[in-house]
Amino acid sequence: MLTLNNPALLRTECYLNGEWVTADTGDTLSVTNPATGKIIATVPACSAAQTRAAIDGAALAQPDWRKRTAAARAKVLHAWHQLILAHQEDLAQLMTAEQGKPLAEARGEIAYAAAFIQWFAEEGKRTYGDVIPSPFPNSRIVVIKEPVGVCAAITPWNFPTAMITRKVAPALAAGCAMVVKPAEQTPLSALALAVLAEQAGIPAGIFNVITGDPRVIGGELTANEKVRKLSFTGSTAVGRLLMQQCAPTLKKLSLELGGNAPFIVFDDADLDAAVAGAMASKYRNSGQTCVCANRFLVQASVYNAFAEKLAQAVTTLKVGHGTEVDVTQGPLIDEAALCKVESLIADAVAGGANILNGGRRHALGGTFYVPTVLTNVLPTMRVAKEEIFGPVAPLFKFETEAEAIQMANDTEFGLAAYVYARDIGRVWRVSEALEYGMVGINSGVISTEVAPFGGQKSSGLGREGSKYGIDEYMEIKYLHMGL
Ligand SMILES: NC(=O)c1ccc[n+]([C@@H]2O[C@H](COP(=O)([O-])OP(=O)(O)OC[C@H]3O[C@@H](n4cnc5c(N)ncnc54)[C@H](O)[C@@H]3O)[C@@H](O)[C@H]2O)c1
Repeated sequence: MLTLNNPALLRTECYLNGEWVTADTGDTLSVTNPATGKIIATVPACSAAQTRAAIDGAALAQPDWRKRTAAARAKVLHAWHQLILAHQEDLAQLMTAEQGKPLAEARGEIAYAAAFIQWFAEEGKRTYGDVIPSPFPNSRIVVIKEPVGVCAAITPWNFPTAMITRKVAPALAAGCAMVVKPAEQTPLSALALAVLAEQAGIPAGIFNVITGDPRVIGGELTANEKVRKLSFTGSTAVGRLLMQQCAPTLKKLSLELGGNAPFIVFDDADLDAAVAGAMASKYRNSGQTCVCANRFLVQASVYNAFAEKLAQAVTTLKVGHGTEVDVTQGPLIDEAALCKVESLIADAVAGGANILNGGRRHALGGTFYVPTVLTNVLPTMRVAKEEIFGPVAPLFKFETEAEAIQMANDTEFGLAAYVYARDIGRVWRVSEALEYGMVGINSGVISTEVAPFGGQKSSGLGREGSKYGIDEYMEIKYLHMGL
C-alpha cells in the first residue's frame, strides 16, 4: 500500500497546457509494482490529437517564457528545486513503488535529479555569445545564443526522475518549452514532478507530461514540425528509429543510448578499491543502468584475487523489496528483463563460463535475481556483446595493456568505461585510447550535473549536464554588423 505524506503527489492524469486531463478516448495504461506484480495505478493513454494540442500549447506559451530574463526563469526553477527536495521522501516512495529500486537509491536519485535544476537555473544566466573581428572594415560579427523553441523528451524507466530533469532543466533555463513522454512503466514519478512544477509557478504550457502508447505519442512528437528538438534516453534500437522519424522535419537531436561499459582492472590497481567501485557501478539499480560495468576485464595476474573478492562482496547485498530497511538490491523491472539475464547466463555457461555466485532466480520469486559473478567468460559470448541490464558481472582475462584496450573498444557502444590502475602513465595512455564518452578512473560512479554526460559511437549524440548540456537547447545566430 502506497501512503504518502502528501497524497496530492500521486497524480493519475496528464499535465498538458497547465491542466490535468484524462485521455480523450478514455483509454488507460496500468502501472505495476515490480516487487509485488500488483497494479498500483492507471494513467491516461493519450491520443495523437492530445499530443498535438500539448505541442500547440507549448508553442503558444514559449515566446513569453523566452522573453523573461534568465534570472526570472532561474527564480521559478529554484522554487521547483526546493519543492522537489522538500518532498524527497514522498517522491522516493513513489519511485520505489513503480520502479523497484531500494528507497535509499530512490532518495539519492531525487537529490541528483534536483541538482540538475539548481545547476541549470544558474547556468541559464551564462549562455554567453561571442564577438569575432570581421575581415571587413568597420564591422563586427556578434554571435548570440537563442532558445531552440518547443522541445520534446522521451525518457526511460531506469531513472524515472533524473532522466527527466536532465533534459527539462537545461531546456527551461534556456527559454524553451518541453513536452515529456515518460516510460510507460514509470509515469507516476514524472507526474509528481509536474505537480511540483505547477506549484513552483512554471507557466502553463512550458512543462507538459503526456503518457500513453509510445508509438502514438512518439509518432506525433517526431512528426510535428513545431517540435524543433527531441531529446531521447533509451535503447539504441529505439534511438535509431526516432532519428529516422525526425528526419523529415530535421529536428535537433540528443540521443543518450545503450552502453557496454568495460571495467578494466590492472595488476597495479588497489583491488579493494576496484571491488568497491565494481559494486557501485555494477549492482546499483539491480544492474539496470546505462553506465553499468558490463564487462570486467581483469589482468591475468590479479584475476583470481579480484574474482574472489568480488564474489565475497556480492554476498553482502541484500535482495528484497525496496521499501524494506537494509535492502540493497530490488527486483528487475519485469519478467522480460529477467528472461534476458537468464538467457545470457545460459549462453555463457554453455560456452564454458563458471558461476562463482548466483546464476539463479531469488527465492523471493517474481523478478528478483541473485547477484551473480561469472568467471572464464570469453569475448565471443553474448554476454560480452549485449547490454546485460541485470546484476551479473562477467569476468574476462587479459595479459597486456594493448589487449585490454583492444577488448574494451571491441563493441559498437561507447558510453562509459572504468579503469583501475595506479601507474599514472598507464592511466593516461589507456584513457586516451578508450573510445568512450566518459572514463571513470579509480572511480565507479561518474555522473554529476556539472559534467558533460554522453556517449560515442552507437551510444548516442549530444551531452547532458554542464555548460555543454544547455547548448543542446540553444540555436547559434550571428549578426554581421556594419558600424
Ligand atoms: N545513455 C543514457 O544516458 C541512458 C540512460 C538510461 C538508460 N539508457 C538506456 O535505455 C535503455 C533501457 O531503457 P528502456 O528499455 O526503457 O528503453 P526503450 O528504448 O525501450 O524505451 C525508452 C523510451 O522510449 C519509448 N519508446 C519505445 N519505443 C518507442 C517508439 N517506437 N516510439 C517512441 N518512443 C518509444 C519508451 O516508451 C520509453 O519512454 C538501455 O539501453 C539503457 O542503456 C541510456
